[in-house]
Amino acid sequence: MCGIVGIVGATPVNQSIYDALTVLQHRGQDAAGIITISDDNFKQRKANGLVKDVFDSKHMQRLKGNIGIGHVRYPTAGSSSAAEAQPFYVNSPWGMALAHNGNLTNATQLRETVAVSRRHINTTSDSEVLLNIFAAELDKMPNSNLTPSNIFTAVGEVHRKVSGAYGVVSLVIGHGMVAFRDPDGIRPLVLGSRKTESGDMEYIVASESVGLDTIGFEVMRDVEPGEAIYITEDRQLFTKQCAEKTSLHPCIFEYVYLARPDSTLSGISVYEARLEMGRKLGAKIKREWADIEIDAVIPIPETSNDIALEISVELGIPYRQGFVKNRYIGRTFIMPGQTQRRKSVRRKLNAINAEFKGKSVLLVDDSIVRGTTSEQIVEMVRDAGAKNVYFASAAPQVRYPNVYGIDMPTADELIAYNRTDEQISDCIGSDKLIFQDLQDLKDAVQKQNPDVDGFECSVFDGVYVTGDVDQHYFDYLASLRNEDAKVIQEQKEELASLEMHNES
Ligand SMILES: O=P(O)(O)OC[C@H]1O[C@H](OP(=O)(O)OP(=O)(O)O)[C@H](O)[C@@H]1O
Ligand SMILES: NC(=O)CC[C@H](N)C(=O)O
Ligand SMILES: [Mg+2]
Repeated sequence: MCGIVGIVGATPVNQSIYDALTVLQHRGQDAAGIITISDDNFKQRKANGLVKDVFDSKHMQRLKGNIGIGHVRYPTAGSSSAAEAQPFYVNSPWGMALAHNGNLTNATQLRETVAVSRRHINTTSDSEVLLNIFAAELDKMPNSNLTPSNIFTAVGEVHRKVSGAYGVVSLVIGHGMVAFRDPDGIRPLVLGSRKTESGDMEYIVASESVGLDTIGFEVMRDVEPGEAIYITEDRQLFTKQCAEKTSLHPCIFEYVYLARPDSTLSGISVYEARLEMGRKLGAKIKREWADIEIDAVIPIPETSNDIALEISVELGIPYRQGFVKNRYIGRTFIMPGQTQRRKSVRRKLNAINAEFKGKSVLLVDDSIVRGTTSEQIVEMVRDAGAKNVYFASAAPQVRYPNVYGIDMPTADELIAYNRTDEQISDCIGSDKLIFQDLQDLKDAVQKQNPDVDGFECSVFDGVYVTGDVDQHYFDYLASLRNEDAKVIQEQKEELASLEMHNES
């Protein structure tokens, strides 16, 4: 779940892309990048780090042009080396750049086909593979000047060849911006527009609606699964459904944790969905824990705040803010490597002793994945003198790997894998633990949009909507992505990294 944005404007887009990336920062903290087109050339700046650290004013000045794309990265394939920061670009045909949110499930096979078409891939990133597949398809088009129809045909071929999850924004020099979304609509993508003071229309495509409204764009609609959006450099908008078969199966984890609460994705407000998760879980606690006395409902900041509030209302028990969050530490779950994640929980959250001393508390989190947060929080709360520590998770047990853009490729790193609820509770040190039921979670999210065909819930039920994920693939991922291999690979790649045309 990276954050992507692309803008075709009537005036320079550098600042708007930068601003959009700052509000999409929660989707990726590892690296950031922007590519613009100026005088039929790319201007690029990308590096590891947060948006505010990657772009100095000198970079911003050089990122000229009225059309550009940006990316904030949370690595889920390849390594977290600077060479794999996005957007990627290729010189041919025309000069193309691409930023990708998601993860491909057939990147390894695709690499071979790319090699056959005599294109070179420089990194281990699946997104660079995706760019080359798209570039190879555009290269097959007969006209020296691409038509919208050529572009849509190429996107159709990409859909046929590529499997997995992808929200994409891309640039073709001399032509415009092309955006498209995977045929199952797993990753989100939103289209918007704004009118300049002189009456010119400008267009934007971004991962979340919050990337639009905070910079003065209005949401037009979601990009449909399989659909492509082409906006020419002179801001003509073309759209077409390019996939043969589509369904809308948004990733349910976007609503649980990934997206910002002030976003609306696939017609569903993330905030409203979280409130409903709280109501459903509150009702379950009421049913199943009728004999348990709780003095306060306490969220584990920040994502679970809204959920805990509704649980407190449902139970008629006070909501208390028992933790102070250090606003200068990012999200721990999307940090690379377990050591960093573990260290960051303590630095990020601190208990207010008065809220815990001698009390029976219900701690609420949106999810328990590796248990990194919950284990340390329960310990902290006990140290603060809590009498009883109960724990509620607004998501069900996470027992299966994710292959669509969340970095959890192996089951054995998940605390719920092969464990009963009692065993999980023992591991995190709580007195009692309760999980949301999957059906309740689905109902909570679907409530606002009954037209959704279903949700991509694989981390909870092991059902992978693209249909090409099996044990063989998991074994392959495990061999590729165990933590040690990752560190070694990163070191190697850092040495070999080519920072081509980067504005340093
Ligand atoms: O079981 P774990 O592996 O620890 O993962 C789950 C935790 O990680 C996330 O918090 P995070 O700190 O990333 O972000 P937040 O501030 O948005 O809650 C999530 O909200 C849970 O608290
Ligand atoms: N989380 C994402 O969307 C990651 C995109 C891409 N797979 C990468 O690792 O860079
Ligand atoms: Mg959290």
